[in-house]
Amino acid sequence: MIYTVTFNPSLDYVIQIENMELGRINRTKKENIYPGGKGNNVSVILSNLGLENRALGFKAGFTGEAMEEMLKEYGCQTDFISLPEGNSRINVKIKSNKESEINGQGPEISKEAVEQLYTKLKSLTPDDVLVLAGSIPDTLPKDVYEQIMGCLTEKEVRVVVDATGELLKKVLKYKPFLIKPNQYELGELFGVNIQTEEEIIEYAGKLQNMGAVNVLVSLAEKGALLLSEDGKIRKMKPPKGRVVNSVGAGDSMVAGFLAGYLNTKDYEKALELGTAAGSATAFVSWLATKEEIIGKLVRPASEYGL
Ligand SMILES: Nc1ncnc2c1ncn2[C@@H]1O[C@H](COP(=O)(O)OP(=O)(O)OP(=O)(O)O)[C@@H](O)[C@H]1O
Ligand SMILES: O=P(O)(O)OC[C@@]1(O)O[C@H](CO)[C@@H](O)[C@@H]1O
Repeated sequence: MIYTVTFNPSLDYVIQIENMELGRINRTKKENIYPGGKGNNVSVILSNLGLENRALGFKAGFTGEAMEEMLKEYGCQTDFISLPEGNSRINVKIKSNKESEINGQGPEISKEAVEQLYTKLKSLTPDDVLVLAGSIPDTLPKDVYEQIMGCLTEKEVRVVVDATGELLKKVLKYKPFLIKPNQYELGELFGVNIQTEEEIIEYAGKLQNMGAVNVLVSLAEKGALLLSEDGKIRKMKPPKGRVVNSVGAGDSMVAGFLAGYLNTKDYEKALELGTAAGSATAFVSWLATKEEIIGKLVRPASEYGL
């Protein structure tokens, strides 16, 4: 089973505004509400691709209930811990002349609630995969992903971490199966501004030396670069298309890569499916469907176990 954990999930309120102007009443042309948060998005894409998964994390209030119900409608299994106060956040995604986002703070998560999550994770086995994705609320310590991985070392669960800064750096010693920084996040980890392919390879290599088994660097319209455990460096250009929405492209890439790897055990195909899923999402209004992802693949879908 694949488990995703989203500490601070959301409802994503996606609105289209013709010419957004600050300091004015702006009226939308279109609006939609989706279940959001990085782990949840990974779950939705995994479900779209036919992989069984369970979304874990914390929910609060009516927004939390709606978020969980929507995830179920997408075919995800869910097992969120209910928080006694507050509401899961509503993140606003504005599509106008530019894309802008307003992400909420989210409810407070107590130590007891985090303990409840640990208890759930203790039942994982080496056959399971755990995806830790997204930011954590300010009220939690920056080592919470590290603590989770520390508890799981004996279990030999494969763990995917899609996070930034200290949250990511601190887990490397536990040898995460996959990490997926984007170009900016990779530079941020080392306090440098990465420009060239040589620099991407150099710094992704440092992350491998620090413990990451596979490092997938997403490069938006330039595709992605993978340093895999077999010592190979692979590059993948994205398919051509018009970008409609970049929210969730990175999460789709993580899910596509995981699906490709679990279905084929082939890193080349994992990278291809990851890139196809990322781009397919970027080219449509929200997370891509299986058909939309298949439409971006370089080989027949059956070669990826789809
Ligand atoms: N403009 C684009 N054109 C084509 N493909 C894209 C574009 N933007 C994103 N993608 C696809 O999605 C993948 C992930 O995108 P990106 O590098 O922007 O991840 P990210 O920064 O984690 O994204 P986000 O945080 O917005 O979800 C890319 O590797 C690529 O395959
Ligand atoms: O505030 P975080 O946890 O960094 O990001 C949350 C978020 O922006 O990430 C997803 C897209 O990747 C959205 O569904 C969600 O609203």
